[in-house]
Amino acid sequence: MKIIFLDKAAHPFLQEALEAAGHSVDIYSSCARAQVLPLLAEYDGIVLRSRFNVDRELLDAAGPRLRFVARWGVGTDHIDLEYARELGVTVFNSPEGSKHTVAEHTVGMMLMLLNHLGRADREVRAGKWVRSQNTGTELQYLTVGLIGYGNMGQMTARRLSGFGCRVIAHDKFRQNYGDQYATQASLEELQAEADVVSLHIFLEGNHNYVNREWIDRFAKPFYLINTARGQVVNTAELVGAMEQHRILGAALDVNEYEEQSFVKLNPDELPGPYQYLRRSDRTVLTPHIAGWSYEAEEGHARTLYRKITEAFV
Ligand SMILES: NC(=O)c1ccc[n+]([C@@H]2O[C@H](COP(=O)([O-])OP(=O)(O)OC[C@H]3O[C@@H](n4cnc5c(N)ncnc54)[C@H](O)[C@@H]3O)[C@@H](O)[C@H]2O)c1
Ligand SMILES: O=C(O)[C@H](O)COP(=O)(O)O
Repeated sequence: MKIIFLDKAAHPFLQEALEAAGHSVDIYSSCARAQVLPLLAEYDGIVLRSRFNVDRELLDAAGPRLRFVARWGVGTDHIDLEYARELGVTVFNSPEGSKHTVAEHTVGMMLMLLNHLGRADREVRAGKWVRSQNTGTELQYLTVGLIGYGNMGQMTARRLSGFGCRVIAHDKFRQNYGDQYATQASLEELQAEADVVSLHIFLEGNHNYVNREWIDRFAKPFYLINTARGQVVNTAELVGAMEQHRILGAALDVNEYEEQSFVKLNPDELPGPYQYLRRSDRTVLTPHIAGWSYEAEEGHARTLYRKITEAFV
């Protein structure tokens, strides 16, 4: 097969293994989309992270030779899955690669929020020695509610099991998913009991999932963690709820204003709610790195190699 990489592979295994198996690999990791589109028709497979949307235009440009799109990573919200299916193009992703690091990042964010680690660090660096206002809250006495109990939710529950907290999970599309790490819960039960809520749902059908009405259905003020997708949370409504202490703190690896070109945006020009998140000492913000670890890159490479070769050899 002839395979084109549209993103730089962060681990060499996939390219090396494909070539060793007799396939050819071309790397176009820095070309603009307009330059790449005319090349696609001569390839059987595309490997990419999220540099380009795999939309109708791109799939049509690739044409009938294309057999697969391998998403190096997890989220497929930038891929027109339905059109790919229609065309008979198989789409692979590799949650096996990053599920451990996402879970660790999630738990890390919880610990940061509950123990004010970000703020305390900033204060000490600024020469302040504030102790009583930085008193922590122990995870072991809390109920953590996971929303979405797929790869990331399940791994997070496992990591939490050592902390002694109660873990409940709500998943809208799964049945009988409770296990030794988390108790299955309805959304209503989770909203009645959770002290910490961590989002692990995909974007499709979940734009604005966290909105003011949803937040107000919680019995107690809670901490929110989002490592899923930024547009799952309505930031303005999150900020409103934080101002009224309905949400005690928020740890966001992803945010609503994030775009593929986020690095090109001027953060100072983003809307007011984003500026609130930047200013608040009750937030922890990371630049969409929950799924990024050295180990995850190798995991993505090995997972995709297995999936591609199982399907096409
Ligand atoms: N921040 C990062 O770096 C990073 C890394 C990897 C994945 N992610 C995100 O995490 C998401 C989850 O990944 P995954 O591999 O666990 O996906 P998954 O498909 O295995 O699990 C998602 C689960 O959410 C459930 N779900 C969907 N909508 C729901 C809703 N409204 N209410 C309750 N449950 C719902 C689904 O039934 C599914 O079981 C990805 O789609 C991606 O957006 C982020
Ligand atoms: O879905 C994922 O794998 C993560 O969100 C990382 O996405 P990226 O590979 O597009 O940075």
